[in-house]
Amino acid sequence: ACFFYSEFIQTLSFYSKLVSELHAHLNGSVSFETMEKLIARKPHLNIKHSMTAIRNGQHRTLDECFQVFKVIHQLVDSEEDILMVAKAVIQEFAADGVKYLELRSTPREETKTGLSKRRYIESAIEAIRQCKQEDVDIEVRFLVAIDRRNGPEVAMETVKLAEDFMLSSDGLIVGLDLSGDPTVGHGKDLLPALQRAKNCGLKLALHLSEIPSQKEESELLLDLPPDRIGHGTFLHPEVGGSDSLVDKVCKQNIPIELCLTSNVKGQTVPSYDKHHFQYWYERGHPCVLCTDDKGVFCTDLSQEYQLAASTFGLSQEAVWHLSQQAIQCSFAPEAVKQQLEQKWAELRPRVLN
Ligand SMILES: CC(C)=CCNc1ncnc2c1ncn2[C@@H]1O[C@H](COP(=O)(O)O)[C@@H](O)[C@H]1O
Ligand SMILES: [Zn+2]
Repeated sequence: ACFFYSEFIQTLSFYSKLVSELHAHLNGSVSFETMEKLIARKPHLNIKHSMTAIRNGQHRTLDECFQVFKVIHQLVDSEEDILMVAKAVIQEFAADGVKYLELRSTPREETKTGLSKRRYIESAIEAIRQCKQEDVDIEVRFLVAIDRRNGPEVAMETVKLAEDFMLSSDGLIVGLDLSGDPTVGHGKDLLPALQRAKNCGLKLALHLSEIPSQKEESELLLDLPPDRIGHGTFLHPEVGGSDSLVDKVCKQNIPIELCLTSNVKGQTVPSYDKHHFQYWYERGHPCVLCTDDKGVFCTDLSQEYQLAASTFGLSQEAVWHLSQQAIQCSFAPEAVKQQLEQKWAELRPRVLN
């Protein structure tokens, strides 16, 4: 069939309205509107919006990006803030057509927030519950995040907390994330905590090889193995990774979460057409498009799908397949995956001709 490009984009935006988001950091996902509210609530901090978001065409070094999170954390530091921010983020993803969302966030030290880590997680869970009560059309699950900067003891403490919640949150907490500034700390120190999490049934989504020269760490982490990889930007030999790393990922069939805008704006990838999506997609490896930090990077998930489609010339069929594949990569229980598959199947004839 032959159709005009504008028609293509129209159709595309229609069916990219049926997507799953698997890699979204809560505090990186705060929208412009919510940020305005937070800034107005805390005028004494003297924070300007330009300090919390990286607009189109702008780039920052990785280090500068992590400074942005410090600013946002000053704005989001109470139970009330977390509840408000989490509800808004869930509603925004739903409005963008996300039907299944895995949100992740790092409970911070009580000394920094006046809020215990337990209350932090409870506030996020409360937001998920309230959205469900208000019939927001989206399934949400939560991953507790470990900031690698804080070392092995804090990591272990976080795992124990996540374990408790896994048993008491009606299945809302499904796993663990490892994130934070990749230049700080070493993954090998965190192996006991991650291993423990895995043994008790928490799923692992680990940021891996986000920067070059983490080969040794990635080898170790891939032997766990994780259930999903975040970024994996420097795993393949063409960018300084290795065949051994690629083999481990492929043999264990570990899905990769790919965040185009985040990587280009954070300058770990030089341009969209050089994004490693291409490498993994061509091999038929499970790839999931994600936003990472939709607030900080001024994007949303349908925009990421459009970007991938236009950059790599993906057909409608291919975009549909990508969006459907994400369901099986999620940490949702089988019953939820089946419901999502059914939703996709029902809409398919209306979208693809
Ligand atoms: C700098 C850059 C290009 C960011 C994108 N890549 C990232 N890499 C590693 N950790 C991240 C990234 N984006 C967000 N995070 C983690 O998520 C936190 C913010 O969300 P939250 O407070 O956990 O709710 C950050 O402090 C950081 O620990
Ligand atoms: Zn991330």
